[in-house]
Amino acid sequence: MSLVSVEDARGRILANAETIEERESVGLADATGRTLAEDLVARRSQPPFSASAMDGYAVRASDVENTPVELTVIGQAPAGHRFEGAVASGETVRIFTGAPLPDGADTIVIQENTETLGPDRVLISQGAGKGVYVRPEGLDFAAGDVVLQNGDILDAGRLTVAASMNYPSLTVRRRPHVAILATGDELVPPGSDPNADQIIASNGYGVAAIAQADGATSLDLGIAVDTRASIESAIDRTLQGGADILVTLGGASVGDHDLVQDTLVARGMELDFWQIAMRPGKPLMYGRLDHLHVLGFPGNPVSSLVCSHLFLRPLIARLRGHAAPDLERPAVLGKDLPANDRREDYLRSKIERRPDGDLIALPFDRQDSSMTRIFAQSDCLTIRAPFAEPAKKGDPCRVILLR
Ligand SMILES: Nc1nc2c(c(=O)[nH]1)N[C@H]1C(S)=C(S)[C@@H](COP(=O)(O)OP(=O)(O)OC[C@H]3O[C@@H](n4cnc5c(N)ncnc54)[C@H](O)[C@@H]3O)O[C@H]1N2
Ligand code: MOO
Repeated sequence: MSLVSVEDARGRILANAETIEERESVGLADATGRTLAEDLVARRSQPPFSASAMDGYAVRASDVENTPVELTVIGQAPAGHRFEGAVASGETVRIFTGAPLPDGADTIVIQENTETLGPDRVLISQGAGKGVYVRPEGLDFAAGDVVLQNGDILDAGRLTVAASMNYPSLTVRRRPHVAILATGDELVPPGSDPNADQIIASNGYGVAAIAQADGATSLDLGIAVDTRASIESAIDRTLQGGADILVTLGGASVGDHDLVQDTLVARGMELDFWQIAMRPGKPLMYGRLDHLHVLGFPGNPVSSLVCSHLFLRPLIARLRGHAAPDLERPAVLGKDLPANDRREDYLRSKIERRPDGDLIALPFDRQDSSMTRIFAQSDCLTIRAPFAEPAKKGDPCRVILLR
């Protein structure tokens, strides 16, 4: 049986994935990580006036060419309070950082280079060239400048500049919505009192965390038992809930109780592919049900988490209009590895950083796809190509960073 390669699988998932163009308005405090859906034009200049960059005295540079020199202090200008008069020759205004430069003055002498002689007299001990410590109006940006672009992801710097441009809220793209359905008669939610044959459903929490960290929302559809009716009811809820992506967990393999694919196809899903040359994650399924992208992940917890990194994350990025996150890094094997078979292997591994900066990948000895504890201890996945030859400690390799 031929299995789809990891690269082909990703290509097919992304082939028809369109950027979500719907927009919404969010307050700045809730906009972290969102994608700007408009060019952002400065509504004012910053600073909106020529401003002092230091605490000191606003002077005329020509008055302080030869120092020491005494000047008359005619007033003061704290931040937020402009001095209303003008500075004439022989005069100065006591000024503080952020205050508007008074008319007539063109330079700031920092207070460390002055000595107070009386309530209205100051000695300038060291002069300053014209314009020193003056921030000209519009130094940061000028009204009308296009400072941020449609498609920018809102991070600390971009949120700060948006606030300075006087935007209390921003128009952003709607987040992709990911609905997550666990399937299996054996599953009960965390905190339950399971019977002797049951286990705790865990995968969905990790998949949701991965989706949320990449800017999607997640909707927990709960647990469907292994009947068509139960899975159908969850599909109905997904379609009503307006999800963009449905992730199913489990029921993806070849067993008599693996009903997810058949039920989805009976409901109109167009199956794109099923089963890929990958370990863990072989039974991966992908299809479209109207606008919905359906990712059928294997039930083994590690398989579904690895599939989330390799397939869900690029799909979310594409729906957000971004490039897929580039998580692969060059590393060096910290131990010998045997030859690989036809499935591309993603080995749960620790990472050590050598003093020269090289990353050393140390795959765990046991790689069973049910082992959540080892996944939780892993820093990366070490990639082994299909049919890779035996590898030696010290050989170069590629890893996907998990944290
Ligand atoms: N004859 C074959 N059997 C299997 C094959 C195969 O090719 N031929 N593939 C194996 C591989 S590889 C995987 S991976 C699994 C995937 O099977 P399913 O996707 O059908 O998953 P389930 O059987 O439903 O569950 C597998 C395992 O994971 C546990 N599980 C399921 N859901 C959850 C959850 N939400 N939280 C925690 N644990 C979960 C479930 O109890 C099972 O132990 O198939 C192999 N079989
Ligand atoms: O592909 Mo399964 O995910 O090896 O355990």
